[in-house]
Amino acid sequence: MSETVLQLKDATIYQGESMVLANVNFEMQKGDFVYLIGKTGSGKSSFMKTLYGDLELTKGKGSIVNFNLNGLKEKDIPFLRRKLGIVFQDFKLLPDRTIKQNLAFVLKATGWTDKGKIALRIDEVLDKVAMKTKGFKFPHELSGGEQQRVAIARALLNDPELILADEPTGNLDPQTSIEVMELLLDINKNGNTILMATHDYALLLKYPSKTLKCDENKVFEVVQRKS
Ligand SMILES: Nc1ncnc2c1ncn2[C@@H]1O[C@H](COP(=O)(O)OP(=O)(O)OP(=O)(O)O)[C@@H](O)[C@H]1O
Repeated sequence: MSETVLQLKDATIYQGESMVLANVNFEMQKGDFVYLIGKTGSGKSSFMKTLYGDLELTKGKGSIVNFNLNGLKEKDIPFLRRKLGIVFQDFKLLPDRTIKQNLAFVLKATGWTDKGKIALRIDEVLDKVAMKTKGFKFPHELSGGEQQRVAIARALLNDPELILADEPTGNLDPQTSIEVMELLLDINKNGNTILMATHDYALLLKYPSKTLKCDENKVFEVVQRKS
């Protein structure tokens, strides 16, 4: 039986007073891999921000991983984010700590206290992204692709029900983008649900999947044509 992890009904997304996307209707099921595309300024990041509670949903309905986006309270946002894994273009690793310390920081902030369990979980997620041997390094000692792998490991720490990746390959060269993309697809094959905003059409062509497009304040599904 399919399980809905995200549902938007006639959702309108605003940045301040200005309307970015109108009447969005969209559903994601557990296990899906969905691209969100659209040119610069078309609203991809605003869409993502609404999903992780950074922008308020004031018009239309929305629910994500069993949280109601309507009237979401400030105090609920950390709990929502615990069920989401969020990956950004610029990695957002803490520069003054090693990779393991970065990951431990997140686990401690989300209620983990047992040192043994923390160490084990960190090893598990670093293993998933093939970075187990680099845990002692600082972010600046890693390449962009490696930093993004660590950011993906960080997103996996709390077994998220949905991963939101906003331009995860935006700062990477084409070959590294492919490697990171293959990692995300691997994670998806292992059962994780992923929504990925991108403007990298080469990836879309190479790895076709369900695709949503933001254009002229609307979001619609596009059908990829085989070339
Ligand atoms: N913090 C903000 N305050 C006001 N308007 C904003 C803010 N952030 C974005 N916008 C506006 O909202 C619209 C959508 O921007 P958004 O960043 O969601 O687009 P995007 O598709 O993610 O673009 P990009 O690919 O460049 O990241 C744009 O017109 C932008 O100028």
